[in-house]
Amino acid sequence: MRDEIERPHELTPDLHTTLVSGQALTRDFQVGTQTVHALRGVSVGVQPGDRIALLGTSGSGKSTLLHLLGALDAPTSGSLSWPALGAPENLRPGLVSFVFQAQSLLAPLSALENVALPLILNGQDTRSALHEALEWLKRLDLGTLADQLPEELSGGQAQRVAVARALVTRPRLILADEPTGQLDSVTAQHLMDVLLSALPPNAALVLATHDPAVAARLNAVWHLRDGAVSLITRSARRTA
Ligand SMILES: Nc1ncnc2c1ncn2[C@@H]1O[C@H](COP(=O)(O)OP(=O)(O)OP(=O)(O)O)[C@@H](O)[C@H]1O
Repeated sequence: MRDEIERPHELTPDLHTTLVSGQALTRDFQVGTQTVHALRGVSVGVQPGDRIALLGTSGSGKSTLLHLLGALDAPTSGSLSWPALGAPENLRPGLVSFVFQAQSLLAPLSALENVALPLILNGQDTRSALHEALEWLKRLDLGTLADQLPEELSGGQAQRVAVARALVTRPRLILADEPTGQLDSVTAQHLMDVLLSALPPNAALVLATHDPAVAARLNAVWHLRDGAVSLITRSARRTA
C-alpha cells in the first residue's frame, strides 16, 4: 500500500547515517556532436534499511544513476558523498555491491569461485573465502551448484549466484540494475524473495526495474523520467 507521496526536495536525510547522498546530479554523454543529458539534476539520499525501486522506461537514466551511486562513474555536475561509508575509492568490493541484469559471472570460474572472488580481492585468504562463499550458496539454496560453471546454470540460478556474490562481503549498500530483467515473472519473484530475505536489515537496496510488480516488493519507489526523479512514493509498511 502506498499512502504517502513526497516530492524529492522534501526529503530530510540524516547526514550521519546516510549511505549515499546525491545533490543536483547531472550526467551528460557526448555522442558525436550530440550531448545526451542522461541525468538532469537528481537529488536523492539512501538510508540504512531502505529498499528502493528505481522505476522508469528505457533510457530514463536508471543505470546512469546507479553507476553514480556506486562510484562506477562520476557526475558531470552536482555533488555525491557517502557519509556513512567514506571515500569512493574504498567502497568496492565490500561496502557497496552491484547485481547486474545478466551474465555478470566470470565464465571460467565456478559458482563457488565467483562468490568467493570479492573476498579474495579484499585480501581474505582463499580457503576461508571459499568457506564463506559456500555458506552463502547454501543459504540461497545453491549449495549443490557450487562446482558448476556459469554456462551450466539457468538464468534464475545464475542471478541467485550473483546475489550471493553481492552479499558475501556484507555490504551496506546493494545496487541492482534490472536483476530480474532476463527472467520470467515467476523466476523474477523468486529472485526477489531470495534477495529480500537474505538482505541484512540494516543494509540498503536500490534496484532499477521496468517492472511495477518488482517495484511493488520494495518500500519506496523513485520514479525516473527523462533523467529526473519526477516523484518519490513510499509504502506505509516498512519491511526493514
Ligand atoms: N556510455 C554512454 N554513452 C552515451 N550515451 C549513454 C551512455 N550511457 C547511457 N547513455 C544514454 O543515457 C541515457 C540514459 O541511459 P541509461 O542506461 O541510464 O537508461 P536506463 O533507464 O538504465 O535504460 P534501460 O532501462 O534501457 O537500461 C540514454 O539515452 C542512453 O543512451
